[in-house]
Amino acid sequence: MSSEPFGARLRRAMDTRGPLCVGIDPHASLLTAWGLNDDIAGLERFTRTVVEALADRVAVLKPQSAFFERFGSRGIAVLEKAVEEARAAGALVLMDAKRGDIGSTMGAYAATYLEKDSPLFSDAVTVSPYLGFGSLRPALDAAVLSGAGVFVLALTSNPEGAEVQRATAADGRSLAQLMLDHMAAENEGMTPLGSVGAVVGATLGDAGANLAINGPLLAPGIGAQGATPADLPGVFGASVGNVVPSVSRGVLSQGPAVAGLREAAERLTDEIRAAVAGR
Ligand SMILES: O=C(O)c1cc(=O)[nH]c(=O)n1[C@@H]1O[C@H](COP(=O)(O)O)[C@@H](O)[C@H]1O
Repeated sequence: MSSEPFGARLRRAMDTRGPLCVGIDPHASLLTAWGLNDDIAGLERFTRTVVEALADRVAVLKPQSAFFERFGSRGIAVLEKAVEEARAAGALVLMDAKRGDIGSTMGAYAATYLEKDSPLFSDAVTVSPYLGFGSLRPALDAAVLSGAGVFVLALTSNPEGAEVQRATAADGRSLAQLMLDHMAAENEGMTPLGSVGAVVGATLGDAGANLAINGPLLAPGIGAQGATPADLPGVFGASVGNVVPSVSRGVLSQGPAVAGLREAAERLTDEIRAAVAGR
């Protein structure tokens, strides 16, 4: 039996909980600021607190795998538990792993994050298409089978991204637009929303690209990287209703109190809803 597609599940979560995604990025500096040690116990406590505070109210939680991988297998065990608990509390989990490799290796990444019996199975995963969009095929196919999503880097929030992503492809389109057009083809005919998302930074000012991919648009960059919810309509234009703004440090810095984390997420959700509605 096939699962309900990710795009449909995400649309519902965005409509009921609001579109905010909170990133779980246990930076060493945040552990210290929370009065925790930069060790496995600190990581475990930090992660548990964020999940407890937010998994029952935000649409998406996005653990950044690198911050867990740096502790080795014990860090991965914390990550596995967080994914399970966050999903059980009703959040969609977007694993931020930004994987990208030749197709045969991409198959192993797909088995890791997108096959239902895997310990790290997540609702969606971030991937890089800059080995060629076709290299992502094993992940795209696995996601269809398991009802999961794939978020593909298009125009990243960091200033260095432009030299690659704005470069001109052989047919005259920018590389980012080429990737966005591939995503649109994957999502064609899907309602209410396709399951292949694009990552487009909220920091860009104006995306300068056609973002009508009939899929979600993950927008990191609000808070620590300088963007605000008010920037979203300018960056995303007519596609702003499909934007999932993602904030990590801007929320996490308000811990360790559960109330502080919840207030930060609620305030951002209100600001995002107002910006999207054009108020
Ligand atoms: O895929 C991402 O989430 C991502 C893409 C991008 O273009 N820029 C970007 O900052 N991110 C991630 O989003 C998070 C941003 O964190 P803050 O700047 O603390 O909100 C980090 O986990 C980044 O790895």
